[in-house]
Amino acid sequence: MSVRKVDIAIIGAGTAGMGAYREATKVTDNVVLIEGGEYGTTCARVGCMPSKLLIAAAEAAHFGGHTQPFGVTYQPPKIDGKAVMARVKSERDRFVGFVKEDVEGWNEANRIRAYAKFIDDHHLELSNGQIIEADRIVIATGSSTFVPPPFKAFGDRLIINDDVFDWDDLPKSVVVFGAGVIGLELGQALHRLGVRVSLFGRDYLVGPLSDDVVKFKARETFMDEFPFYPHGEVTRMEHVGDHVEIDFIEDGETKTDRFEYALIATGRRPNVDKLGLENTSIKLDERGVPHFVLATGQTSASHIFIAGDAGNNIPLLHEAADEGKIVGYNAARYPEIRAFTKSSPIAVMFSDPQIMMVGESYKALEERNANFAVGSVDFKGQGRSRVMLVNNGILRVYGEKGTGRFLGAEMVGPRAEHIAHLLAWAHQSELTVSEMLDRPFYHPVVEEGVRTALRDLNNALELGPVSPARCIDCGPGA
Ligand SMILES: Cc1cc2nc3c(=O)[nH]c(=O)nc-3n(C[C@H](O)[C@H](O)[C@H](O)COP(=O)(O)OP(=O)(O)OC[C@H]3O[C@@H](n4cnc5c(N)ncnc54)[C@H](O)[C@@H]3O)c2cc1C
Ligand SMILES: NC(=O)c1ccc[n+]([C@@H]2O[C@H](COP(=O)([O-])OP(=O)(O)OC[C@H]3O[C@@H](n4cnc5c(N)ncnc54)[C@H](O)[C@@H]3O)[C@@H](O)[C@H]2O)c1
Repeated sequence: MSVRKVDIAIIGAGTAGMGAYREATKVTDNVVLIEGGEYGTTCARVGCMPSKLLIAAAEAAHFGGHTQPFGVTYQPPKIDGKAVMARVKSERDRFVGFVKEDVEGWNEANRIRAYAKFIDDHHLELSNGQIIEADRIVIATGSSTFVPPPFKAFGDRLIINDDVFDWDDLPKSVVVFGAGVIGLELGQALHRLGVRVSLFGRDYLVGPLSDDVVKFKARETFMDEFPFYPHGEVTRMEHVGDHVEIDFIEDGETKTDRFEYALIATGRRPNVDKLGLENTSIKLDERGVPHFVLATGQTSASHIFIAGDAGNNIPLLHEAADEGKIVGYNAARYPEIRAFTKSSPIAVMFSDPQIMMVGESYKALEERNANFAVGSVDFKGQGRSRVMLVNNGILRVYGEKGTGRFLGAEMVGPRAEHIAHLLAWAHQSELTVSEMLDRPFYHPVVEEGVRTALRDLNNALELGPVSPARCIDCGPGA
C-alpha cells in the first residue's frame, strides 16, 4: 500500500483544525487536513449559531408577552413552528456555507475526507484505506455529546442538540436532562417558543456557575419561569409508543409525565477514544485525554499537538480558534516552538437573563486558597435596568487583598454578554479595582451596576470608602 508522506497532518476540519491549517500553510504546503464528518464546523452546523438563532426566535416570542407594565400590549404571540425552524435552518446554512466556501477553496490535494486513526507516533490509517506518514500531527477532533447508558431507555425518542436543528417543526413537549449551558439555553428557548418543557439537572448546578450566591439567583429565576428541577430525581425512564414517559419525585410524591422527546444535554466528551492513541507514546489522563502544554499545544509526544474541544481544556469557540492558531504555528516550525499567552477566560450563556463568568471562578479562587474579597450588586434597584424592566440579577466581582487586582466575576443578569467583555478586558490588562473605577461610566447605563459592585469590592479590599446607598454623584438610580 502506498504511503503519503507529509510535513503535517491535521485531524479534524473544525474551528481548531481550520485555524491550524491556515497557520501551518503559511510555512509549508505539504499539509493534509483530514475530515471524517461534515465540513462546516460544529459551531456553525449544530452549536453556537443554530442555538443562538433558536434563542433569538424565543426572545421575539417572549418580548411581546411582557410589555404590559410599559402600558403597551400585544396580541398573544402566534408561533409558527415551521417558520421558526425554517429561519433557524436557512440562516444556519448561510453560516455553514461561508465556512465550507473557505475550506473548499483550499488546495484540493491537501484535503482528505476520511476518519483517521494512529498506527504509531508518525503514521495514520485512514478509513479510505490510505496511510499517512507525518512528521508532525495535530489532533483537532472536537467533542461529542455523551449519552449516559440509562437514557438509552428512551429509544428513538432520545435526541441531542444536533437533532433539534434538524427539526422542520417544533414538537409539543420535550423533557431536557442536564442544566448545563446547552440544556438551559435550548430548554428555555423551547419553552418560550411554546413547547412544554421540563428540565432535570443534577447537584443544583446551573450552567457553568460556581458562586453559590449567583447560582441561587439563577436557579430561582429559571424555576420561576418553567418546570426546572435542579436536582431532579427521576425514578423511571421509558419509551412508550411515540413518547417518552418518566416518573419523578416532586415534593415527596412520585409523579408521571410524558413528552414527545427526551433531549440529553448532560455533557460532552472529547473525540479521542477512537483515535488509536494507545498506539502512540502520548501520555493520557485517567479519561484517556492527552496531557498537553496549554501554552504550546504540545502533547508528551513532542511532535504531536492538540487543540480545541479535543484537548478538553475550555470547550468554547474562541478557545478552539486560538488554540488552532497556536498549534498550527508550532507544528509548522517544530522543533522550534513558541509558548503563547492565552487570553483571559470569558464565558457567556445566552439564557435570559444571561449568565457570564470572567477570569478566575469563585471555585477556582477557593481551591487555590486565594486571599480575596467579594463585591456585589443586585440589579433589582439598578436604574437603567429598572427603566428597561430587566432589573433581575446579581453580579459578584472578586479582587485580591493587598494588591487590589481584579481577579474575576460571575453574574446572572442584564447585558451580561457585554459586561463580560468589559471585565475580561480589565482582567487581561491586570487592572486593579481602583484603576477600573477610574475609567469612565456613562449615565444611565447598565454598566453603572458594575461600578456599584466594584465600589463594594474596593471597600471590602479596604482600598476605598464604604459605598453610599445611593450614589448621588453618579446620577439618579445609578
Ligand atoms: C449546542 C452547542 C452550542 C454551543 N454554543 C457555543 C457558544 O455560543 N459559544 C461558544 O464559544 N461555544 C459554543 N459551543 C462550543 C463550540 O461549538 C466548540 O467549543 C467548538 O465548536 C469546538 O471546535 P473544535 O474545532 O474543537 O471542534 P469541531 O468544530 O467539532 O471540529 C472537530 C472536527 O473533527 C472531525 N473529526 C473527529 N474525529 C475525527 C477523526 N478521527 N478523523 C477525522 N476527522 C475527525 C469532526 O467531524 C469535526 O468536524 C457550543 C457547542 C454546542 C454543542
Ligand atoms: N453559550 C456558550 O458559550 C455555550 C453554549 C452551549 C455549549 N457550550 C459549550 O459546550 C459545553 C458542553 O455543554 P453541556 O451543556 O453539554 O455540558 P455541561 O458540562 O455544561 O453541562 C452538563 C450538565 O449536565 C448535568 N448532568 C450530568 N449528568 C446528569 C444526569 N444524569 N441527569 C441530569 N443532569 C446531569 C451536569 O451536572 C451538568 O450540569 C459547555 O461546557 C460549553 O463549553 C457553550
